[in-house]
Formats: sequence, C-alpha cells, structure tokens
Amino acid sequence: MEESKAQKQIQQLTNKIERYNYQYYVMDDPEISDFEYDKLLHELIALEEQFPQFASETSPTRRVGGAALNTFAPVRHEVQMGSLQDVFDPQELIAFDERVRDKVEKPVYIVEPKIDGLSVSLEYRDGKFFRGSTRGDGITGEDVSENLKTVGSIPMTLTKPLPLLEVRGEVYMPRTSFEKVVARQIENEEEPFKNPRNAAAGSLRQKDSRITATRGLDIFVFNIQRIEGTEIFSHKQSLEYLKELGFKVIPSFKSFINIQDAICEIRSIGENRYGYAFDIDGAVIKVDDFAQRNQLGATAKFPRWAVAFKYPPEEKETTLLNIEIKVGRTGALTPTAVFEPITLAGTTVSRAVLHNQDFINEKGISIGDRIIVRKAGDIIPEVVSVAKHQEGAVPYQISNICPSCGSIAEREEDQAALRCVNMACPAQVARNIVHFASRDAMDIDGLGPKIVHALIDAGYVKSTADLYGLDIQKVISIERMGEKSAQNLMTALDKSKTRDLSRLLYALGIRGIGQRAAQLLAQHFGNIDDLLAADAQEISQIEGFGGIMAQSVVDFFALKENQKLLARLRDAGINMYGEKKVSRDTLGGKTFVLTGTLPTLTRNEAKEKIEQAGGKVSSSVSKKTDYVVAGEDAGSKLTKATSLGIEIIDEAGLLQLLENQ
Ligand SMILES: NC(=O)c1ccc[n+]([C@@H]2O[C@H](COP(=O)([O-])OP(=O)(O)OC[C@H]3O[C@@H](n4cnc5c(N)ncnc54)[C@H](O)[C@@H]3O)[C@@H](O)[C@H]2O)c1
Ligand SMILES: [Zn+2]
Repeated sequence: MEESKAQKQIQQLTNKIERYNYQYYVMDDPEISDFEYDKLLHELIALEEQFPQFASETSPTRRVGGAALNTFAPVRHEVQMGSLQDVFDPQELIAFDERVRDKVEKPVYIVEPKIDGLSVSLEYRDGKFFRGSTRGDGITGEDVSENLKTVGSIPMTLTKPLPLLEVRGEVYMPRTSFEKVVARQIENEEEPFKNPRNAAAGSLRQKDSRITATRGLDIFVFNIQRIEGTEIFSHKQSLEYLKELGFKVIPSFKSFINIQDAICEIRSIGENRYGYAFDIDGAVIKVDDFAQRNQLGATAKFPRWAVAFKYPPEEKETTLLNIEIKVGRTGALTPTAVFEPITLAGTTVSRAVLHNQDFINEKGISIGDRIIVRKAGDIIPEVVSVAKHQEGAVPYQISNICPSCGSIAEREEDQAALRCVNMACPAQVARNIVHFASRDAMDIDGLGPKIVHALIDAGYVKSTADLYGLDIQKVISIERMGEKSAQNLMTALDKSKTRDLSRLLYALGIRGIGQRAAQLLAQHFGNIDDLLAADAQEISQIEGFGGIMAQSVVDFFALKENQKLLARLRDAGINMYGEKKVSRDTLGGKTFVLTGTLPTLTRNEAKEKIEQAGGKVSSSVSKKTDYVVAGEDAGSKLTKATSLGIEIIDEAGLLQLLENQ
C-alpha cells in the first residue's frame, strides 16, 4: 500500500473507532457488534505495525477503555487497570506460551472464563468498604460507590480487618436479570439495552442508586490490586484468600503446566459458554506466579503475562421461510426474516430483523434461500449472508403499503426505511398517544404507557382525539384504576387543553420535529391556521429549519387522516395559539464542531446550548465550519481545524459567544 493511502486509512479507522468507543464506553449504547469492532481494531493494529510512522501516541490501539461521564467524581487508580490482549486462534496461544517461556521458567497458567461485564475497583480500609470505581481509561475512573453498595454480593465488611485492600472485579448482569430489565423497558416503551454488558454498564452508571438496585447486578472478583497486612505470592492463592475474605470470586479457575492442556480447557469453556447463567466473551489465561508476572511486565495497555482468548459468535445455516413486514413504533416498515428454528447462543431463534430494502438488496435475500444467521453481540439475531441463492431468484421487494392501515408509506430522502406517516395507524397509535401525553408534550399527568394500552384494549381510544371524549365512568372501568386516580386523569386531560401551540405541535409527533423545532414553528406562525396555510418553501425560511423538516411538516398536514384528527382536537377545545415572537437568534446559523472533553459541559449540553441559540453542530470539520470548540484531549479534528485556519475556542469562549449577543 502507498504511504499516503495508508495514512489516510489509519486516520479514517481511528476516527471510526473513536466514535464507536464513545458510544460503547460513555453512552453504553454500542453502534456495532463487538465482533465487528474487534475486526476494525485489528485492522488498525496491522496497519500501524506496517506503517509505524503514522501511529499516533493517542491511537485507540494504545489506550484503554473510555472517558468518564461528568456525573461522577473522578477516582485516580493507584494501580493502573489495564486491558487484555485479544487472541482469536489457538496458534496465538502457543505463541503467547513461547513469549512467556523466553523470559521465565516453568510457568504455571491459570485459565478462567472471561466475564462480559465491566471492570471495577473496590477499596477497603480496616476491613470496611471504602470506595468503588469504574475502570475508565485505566488511570482515572468514576466513583460509583453508592451504586456498588446496592450489589448484594459485594461485602461491606471483610472477615479480616486488613488495613488496606484493593481488588478488581467484573460487574455483570445475569441473563435472567437482563431479560427482566429488557421486558420492563419494552413495557414502558423505552429503548431496551442491547446486551447484558451494556445493561450492566448503564445500570452501574445511574445517577440514582435506587434504580441500580432494581437491576439485579452481580460481581465476580478476580484480582488483588493492592494489599497490606499479609503477603500473597500467586494468583491461585489470591483467589482462595479473596474467597475467605467473603468475596464472590471468578468461578472455575484451573491451573495447568503446559499450554496444550490450557488450550483444551479454553476450548471446553467455549463449548459450554451458553451453559453459564451469565455472558462470557472468552477465556483468560494468566501466569500464576507474581514474581514471574513482574519479570514479564506490561505494555501501556496490557500485561504481558496474560491474554484473552475470544470466541467467535456462533453461526448457523437455516432456510428462510418468509419475510414479514411489521410497523415499528415510529411507523418504520421493518422486514423480519422468519426461518426454520435453530439454537443460537443458548436459545431457540426463528426470526431476525432485516432492517430495510438496502440491506436485503445488498445480501440478495429472497424467500426460500439458505441463509447464515448469528447473534450480534450474542443477543440480537442477524442474517450474515445467503449461503445458497435459488436459481433465478431476485431480492425480495418490500411493498410500500402499510400492512397495518393500508396507507402508502413514504421513503424519506437520505433514509433507507419506508415509513407510515398516518397518525391514526393502529400500529403506532399507542406510542403516539404516550408521546402526546408525555411531560414535554401535552403533559397529561397519569397517562403512562400502561393506562394508554388499557384504554386502547378496552376500545375507548383509537387516537389522541379520543382522549378528550373519555368520561369518568369509562376511565374507572379500566382494571386497577381507582376512583381517585380516574378523577385525577380527567382533571389532567382538562388542563392539557390550554397548553401552548408549541407543545401541541411537538405532541403531534411529526417526523423530525422535536421540541425546539415545534417552538420555532409556534413562534413563527403564532397559530395553527397560518401554519396550515404555509408551504414547504415558506417554512424552510425559518432559521433553524431545513428543507427536509419543512417537507415533513407539510406532508404531515397533507394527510387526510391527520387533518381529521386536528379538526377533532380543535372541536375538543384544545388551544391552537402560541406566542408569536420575533426570533432572537444569537449565533445566526454559525456551524460549530465539538472536540475533546470540555471542563464543565457534556457534549450534549454544549450542543443543546448552541442549538438553542440558533447555531448548528456538525460532527466533522470542513471549510464550512465557523468555530471548533476544543477541550482536553482534542484529537484529529483540532489538527484539521488548525490546518484549515478555522477559529478555535475553548468552553469559556463558547459561553462568552452565547452571552454576548
Ligand atoms: N461494539 C462496540 O462498539 C465496542 C466499542 C468498544 C469496545 N468494544 C468491546 O469492548 C471490548 C474491549 O474492551 P476492554 O478493553 O475492556 O477489553 P476486554 O473486555 O476485551 O478485556 C479486558 C477486561 O476483561 C475483564 N475480565 C473479565 N473476566 C476477567 C478475568 N477472569 N480475568 C481478567 N479480566 C477479566 C476485565 O475487567 C478487563 O477490563 C472488546 O470486546 C470490544 O469488542 C466494543
Ligand atoms: Zn400505517
């Protein structure tokens, strides 16, 4: 490969991985599966090895984990919390053994399952729990003591009053807890966690420890970081000692004196990986003796005395029987593959989401094909590829008729999904009503998902307008509804009639129209009739509005069903006026790019502030960027901004801009 091409590719991979890291470690919401992520990381490692001149000091290949959220106090780790080097092939285990034997004699290895959770440090003073923190970037983590105290298996008092002890463990969510948490999230129409690891991380990093307490977290302790009051010489000894102190230690640790036996154990853990009550993503092999560990040492990121063997996701072949189209909660028409049942990652699966037409075309999927299926991140089944196409078959074509209400679904610009925009579409009605009633919309107190579903099931409500036709008798007749709460709901419904136009517009759930956009519409037009009379051209003139958003508003009100709904809301006495304002727009559409960690604002807060003042936030630096707001550890974006001569400001500078006008 040419140098210039390699440099560019290294840069691109770095940017990508940094984004995935942020989503995974900071937001607890991964965008891609671990398997795909590992592939990208290894691609980068290989490129950097070949072109070391382009490998930066801060490359994700040299750094551990993620940045901290601002929510928790920072904790500096006395003993650094490293990561582990991944290997995927038994051959690499043999190479590991050779590297070890180059430096030390007769190593004893311990093999343990690798728990798929998140790493924490627990500190004890005089035998009492003192503090607990997340790994963070390995050097600084977050103080999550309060949340850790809710994990029942973490002892608050040790059986021996050691003056000082710091241990490392893996907090995880057992599969049964995960299933319960996800079921609850789905019932409350919240975005469910993608897998137990992210669920564990998200639960441990809750602001409110009462929420953490409901999540059924557990821990396995696997290392002594620091100890005073006794001396320990080997890993095996330390695990046994930790057990005595009252910790729940890593299950099934076995020792081996030759690598072949260790490989057998690793294979057998892999074969049994779905037999555990929790997710494991590999096995760890470690040198047992501490003196030997010291001799072997560590790199900036990993110890040289251990490696993690990662198991590939399980894949199976099956026959595609059918493709069903479902209308999602946002009106998106989603194709689902229905195939002959197979067992994958310990459970029987027969369905996998096919995302959209582009996905189907790309893989060339048609009904009757033999397909390969796996579980991404071991949770969500996905179609990997077609194993055997049928002769002459063409990719399945999704119809644009909504299967739930029969309206014509629209394909939005820039978006692969077809979407049913009929507000009265039965498939979407519950979600629409919940949104309509939510705090930031019409704020109808007491009208949560459960009541909404009950009202729909009872046949009382088919659209938001029906809410205003409810009477107290009907409400009381719903299961578990007392007279008092029924009365409260009626009062709340009445009160909601007087909300400002901007809330109503937001409540309607127009595609792409959030609170801010609804506010802009209300301020610009002042009443609904003027808005209805406007065309996309006029709406797109509003500062902060783009052509796509304007078109979405016009499309929404063009639909007969939505017009009828609006008329009924009007008849019910809902306020349709708002305060017309001459817009005060401080930042005048200037474009900002955020990079690095700001001292006080989170990224989202900064973004919100900029947008509220009429600015735009973009994710990449270009000639069109007006300002780059740089915080600590700003990376490539800063370099690019400098080379393009774009003005660079810090958080203080941003706040000043916001205040100035
Ligand atoms: N999908 C994404 O977007 C995305 C993004 C970033 C990272 N990731 C995933 O995160 C992982 C990388 O994270 P990492 O740096 O924490 O490395 P890692 O999870 O692969 O390995 C290190 C961790 O293993 C844990 N561990 C569990 N059981 C252990 C045991 N018995 N002994 C020792 N350690 C044990 C430790 O807590 C340690 O922090 C990869 O699996 C990667 O795929 C995914
Ligand atoms: Zn529909």
